[in-house]
Amino acid sequence: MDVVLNSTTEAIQNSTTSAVAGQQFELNTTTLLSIITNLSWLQIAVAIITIILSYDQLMYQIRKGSIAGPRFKFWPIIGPFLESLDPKFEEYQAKWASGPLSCVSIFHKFVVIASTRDLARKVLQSPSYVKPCVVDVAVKILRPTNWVFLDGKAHVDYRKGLNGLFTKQALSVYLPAQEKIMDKYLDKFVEMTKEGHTEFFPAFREYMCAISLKTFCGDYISDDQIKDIADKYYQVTAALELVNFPIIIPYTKTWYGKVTADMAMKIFEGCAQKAKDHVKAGKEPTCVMDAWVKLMQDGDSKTGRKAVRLFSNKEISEAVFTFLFASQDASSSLCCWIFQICADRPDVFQKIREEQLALRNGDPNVPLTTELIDKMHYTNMVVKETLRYRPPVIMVPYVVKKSYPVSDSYTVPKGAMVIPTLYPALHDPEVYEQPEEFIPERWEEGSKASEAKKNWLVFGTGTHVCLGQTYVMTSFAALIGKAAMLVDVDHKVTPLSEKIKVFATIFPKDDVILKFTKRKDPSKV
Ligand code: HEM
Repeated sequence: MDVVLNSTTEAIQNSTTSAVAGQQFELNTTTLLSIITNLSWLQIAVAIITIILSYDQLMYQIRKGSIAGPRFKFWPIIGPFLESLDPKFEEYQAKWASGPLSCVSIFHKFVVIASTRDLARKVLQSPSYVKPCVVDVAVKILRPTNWVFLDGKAHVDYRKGLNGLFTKQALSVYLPAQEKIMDKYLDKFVEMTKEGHTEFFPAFREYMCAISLKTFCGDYISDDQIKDIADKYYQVTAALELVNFPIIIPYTKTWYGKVTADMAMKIFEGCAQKAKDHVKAGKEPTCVMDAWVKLMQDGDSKTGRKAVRLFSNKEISEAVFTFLFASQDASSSLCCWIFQICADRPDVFQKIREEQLALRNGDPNVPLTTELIDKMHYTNMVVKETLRYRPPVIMVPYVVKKSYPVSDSYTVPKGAMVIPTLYPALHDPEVYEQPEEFIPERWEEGSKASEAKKNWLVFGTGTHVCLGQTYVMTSFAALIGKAAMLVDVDHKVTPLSEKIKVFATIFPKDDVILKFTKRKDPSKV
């Protein structure tokens, strides 16, 4: 490197002796060329690497400005890439604690993390500056024509056409089919653990996939197709992790993800046609696809929204795949935590059971309705507290469309990623006393927690707020309520049970080791 610097200095000194500007330029160029041609390949390589490294460090310093973050990029260029391949919850927590705004730079990507409630809300509610960040490969897997990539007015307009699919009224249509799946899987969980405890992470993921697909596609999807998608869906999650190779190379993670997504969308296309035939025949909707086709055809009498064109089977299949994609990981996370929490707290499970039987006058076979679920006061508080205590989505990555003055003293540069974090707001001791304790009663009406609407960021906020939030609350109150009446759940606690694993969303690190036993008399509390 010294050789390079010395020859460059020499060249500069030589060039200043020339009197005429034009001649000087010519001389400089000639000298520079002669220096370069006299350099060895090694010297050129060292010079290029030095320039790239200096540029990377300099850009990091400029973008970082005054916010928290490492003084220098310790690992040049790649930054903390290796750590991000195996993200640790404790490292995220340390980052959030380091300042309201903090940063990292991975390869040349600059990432700003907004950790306070107000900054997180501000980012989520600034659609003119930011839009949801999708990894490059997501466009290939979910397809470029997919509605999730719409922005601004186009997104808002499309969303309006979907909102009607997940209202309470719509959910009441899907409940009978959902209840069958709940019964089937509770039996399956008992059967699976006849011989003893087992890890439930895969079983809960399968259950969530099955219930979502039955809700979205009704009887148009077969059990074998559900099983096929459920078995392979984790490949889509792995392919769409934030840090992944952007080019799809055969037999890599992203390739397997795309193969699974294509297979699922092909199945959904067939289901969409069956839904169209069903609605055309004048029959009542039974699943999301039916309800959507009917909305496209007839419009929404409740909101006054007019009929739009009938979307193609391919368009419907792509959108339904995004429902699965948005719901699968977060719902599986909630499922793991709620069963672990209830098994560890028999008093909580017992109270749910008492409420469920009281509401059904002691008859556990009374079918689910949305009115019944609305009355499940304590059970609903348990679902809400589980979501606060272990929020499945801890951060939502957004990308900055134009320079974004996120605070008085800091502007996020265009092209950077900005990540609002949801977890700190949900563990804020100002609002939730003893935030690390699981206390369903904190959600009683009029309480500090129930009034602090701004802290409730479990489902995000703003134009991209979760489409399925009512669906989540309703279907989980229904599930844990039925489970309390029909089964006993025993949790094998390990040192890792309360440790958090990050795999897109969060899970107990030991994968939840449970045993389900059928209750002898479900009508008894
Ligand atoms: C426990 C379960 C769930 C959690 C915690 C959750 C959370 C979230 C969060 C945090 C966002 C981002 C919001 C934002 O950017 O402000 C989101 C978006 C979304 N969620 Fe959920 N979600 C869950 C389940 C579901 C389900 C079951 C569905 C579908 C039926 C769904 C559909 C969506 C969709 C479509 C979006 C994107 C909306 C848009 O871009 O307009 N989610 N969800």
